[in-house]
Amino acid sequence: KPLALPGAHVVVTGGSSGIGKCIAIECYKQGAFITLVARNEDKLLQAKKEIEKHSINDKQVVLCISVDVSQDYNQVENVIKQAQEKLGPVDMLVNCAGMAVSGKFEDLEVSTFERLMSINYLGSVYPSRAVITTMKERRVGRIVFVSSQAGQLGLFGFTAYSASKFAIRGLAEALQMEVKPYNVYITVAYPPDTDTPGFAEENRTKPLETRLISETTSVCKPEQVAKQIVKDAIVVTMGLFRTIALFYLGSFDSIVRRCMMQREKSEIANKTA
Ligand SMILES: NC(=O)C1=CN([C@@H]2O[C@H](COP(=O)(O)OP(=O)(O)OC[C@H]3O[C@@H](n4cnc5c(N)ncnc54)[C@H](OP(=O)(O)O)[C@@H]3O)[C@@H](O)[C@H]2O)C=CC1
Ligand SMILES: CCCCCCCCCCCCCCCC(=O)[C@@H](N)CO
Repeated sequence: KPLALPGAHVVVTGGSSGIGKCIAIECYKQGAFITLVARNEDKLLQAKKEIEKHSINDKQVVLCISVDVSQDYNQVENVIKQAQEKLGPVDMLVNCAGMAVSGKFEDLEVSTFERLMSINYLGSVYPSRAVITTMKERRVGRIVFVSSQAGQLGLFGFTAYSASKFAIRGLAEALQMEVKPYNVYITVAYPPDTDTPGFAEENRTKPLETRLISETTSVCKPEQVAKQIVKDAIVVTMGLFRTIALFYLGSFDSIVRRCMMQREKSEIANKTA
């Protein structure tokens, strides 16, 4: 049941920096082929070089693709197609491209709400939408969403950011119910503050309250966060809340399975008729 990473094709959006880069390194160390997706080409090439130092055999490849995952769905679909032509169907997609902006509600530009929703939410929808059909057909696949602790708790200064990270959770849970009968598994990570270039950037404009709240917990290393995310994606286990919801979800899953079998039966009937 665990996904075998050796030889697998892993796509990491936001793979040129911070947590995403560490996730790519972690998968590469376990024998995966990697596609890095981000906008800046220099950062992509830098990351590729760094990742390649960790190779475990001479067949492994790191492919770089420069695209904005939040702008145009067709563009995202095209680059995923290119990646699949070069490295085969995607076994695991990690949606890690994202950013944080903090500030009091009335101080944040309205455009910031749109931008964070685009990058953090739609930027996870588009790549996932581009890989899901093939994953369902192959009955193989993992999709990882990187939310945040601020995607479980609404915190001072994060009105725009928290909303975009809560949205990811709704998407992930609904999608999991759809794709479970096809052996595709969805996981969501809720990392705490992590020492990355993105975190340093975010700290330049953090309100005092947000900083004090943030300082009640310690800052994690990206390598450590990445390791946990990859582990959770390979061996999917259940959190406390989902255990409580198990009864409901189980009965909903059987509805989904029943419908799938009905639909397949009628498709066969149509073909033979
Ligand atoms: N660091 C932290 O404290 C925490 C981070 N997170 C989440 O983890 C994820 C990664 O964060 P972190 O490692 O700190 O971030 P970084 O800023 O270090 O890295 C972000 C990566 O995403 C890419 N990216 C950003 N926007 C786009 C876009 N529109 N299209 C394609 N690629 C894009 C960047 O490359 P480029 O700019 O070249 O496109 C870069 O590779 C984010 O979703 C963040 O919200 C969650 C909890 C805590
Ligand atoms: C069961 C619930 C656990 C309770 C933990 C309480 C933690 C409060 C402090 C959280 C600080 C904010 C984290 C946001 C990180 C983030 O996403 C940005 N750094 C992105 O760059």
